[in-house]
Amino acid sequence: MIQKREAQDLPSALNQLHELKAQFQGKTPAVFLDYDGCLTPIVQRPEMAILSDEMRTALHELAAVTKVAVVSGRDRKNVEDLVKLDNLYFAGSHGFDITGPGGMASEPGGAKAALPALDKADGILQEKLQHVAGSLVERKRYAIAVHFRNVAEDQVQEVRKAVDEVLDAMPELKIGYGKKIYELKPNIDWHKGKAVMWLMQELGLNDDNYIPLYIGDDITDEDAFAELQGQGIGILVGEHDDQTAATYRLESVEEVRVFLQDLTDTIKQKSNG
Ligand SMILES: O=P(O)(O)OC[C@H]1O[C@H](O[C@H]2O[C@H](CO)[C@@H](O)[C@H](O)[C@H]2O)[C@H](O)[C@@H](O)[C@@H]1O
Repeated sequence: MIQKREAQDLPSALNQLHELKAQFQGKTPAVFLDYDGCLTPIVQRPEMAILSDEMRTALHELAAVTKVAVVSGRDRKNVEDLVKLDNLYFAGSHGFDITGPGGMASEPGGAKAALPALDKADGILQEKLQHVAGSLVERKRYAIAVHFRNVAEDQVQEVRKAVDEVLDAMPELKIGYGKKIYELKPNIDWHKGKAVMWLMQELGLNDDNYIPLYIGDDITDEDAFAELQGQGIGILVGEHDDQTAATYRLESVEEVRVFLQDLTDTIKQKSNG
């Protein structure tokens, strides 16, 4: 059974570094990272979430010593363009669309059949919401995020109504939640947690040498935290509206960067004997 706790009750990954690393049991962590709210702070609009040079350097150095994947709700190509590193793996649209070094490319969740429904839903939502000031319909290959961060509070219900109307007419799609967004996703049992386990298998990491470690900040990251309970480490950044299946926490994007740098040093020391 999945154990859940309040975010505030989790120990800090930085304050409890020694205890956290003891859980590696001599294995190397394979590192899976969310993008928004984890590698970049949450900002008013998606295109404003720019990766800092310092975080890019931390990711590049970590990927030189272990496997690193960004597992995002964003469109895969979009998050690749934001990160701009070719030694990482990228899982976009919540894990439906995966690429990696050496031309690796796969769509393991089997979402292709949902593309016509996503195209249709995108068109309907663009039209229905064009008069709702501040709303934004963000199309990803295998998901649509309907943003209401910049919508007046008394109009958010209108956004939700439009989303529900589309979903009622399209059984191929289901709703997902995030920070000030409603998401329309393929109605398939696939999520970030399954994408992480798929990558572990595909990259040959399911052995005594590697342990999965996942860092994320949002509701969709809970699928990964739940999947890793008992077989890996989940770290929540900040908090969201619900309890969490993560076992440690970090307070901010800056703490994520410091933690990643420490991981790189730890892995380097281990390989130097
Ligand atoms: O899984 P992630 O990489 O964390 O992606 C989740 C969603 O992130 C983006 O939206 C969120 O970040 C925006 C920029 O900070 C913010 O304005 C928005 O309110 C947040 O929900 C992205 O735009 C979505 O497509 C992702 O699903």
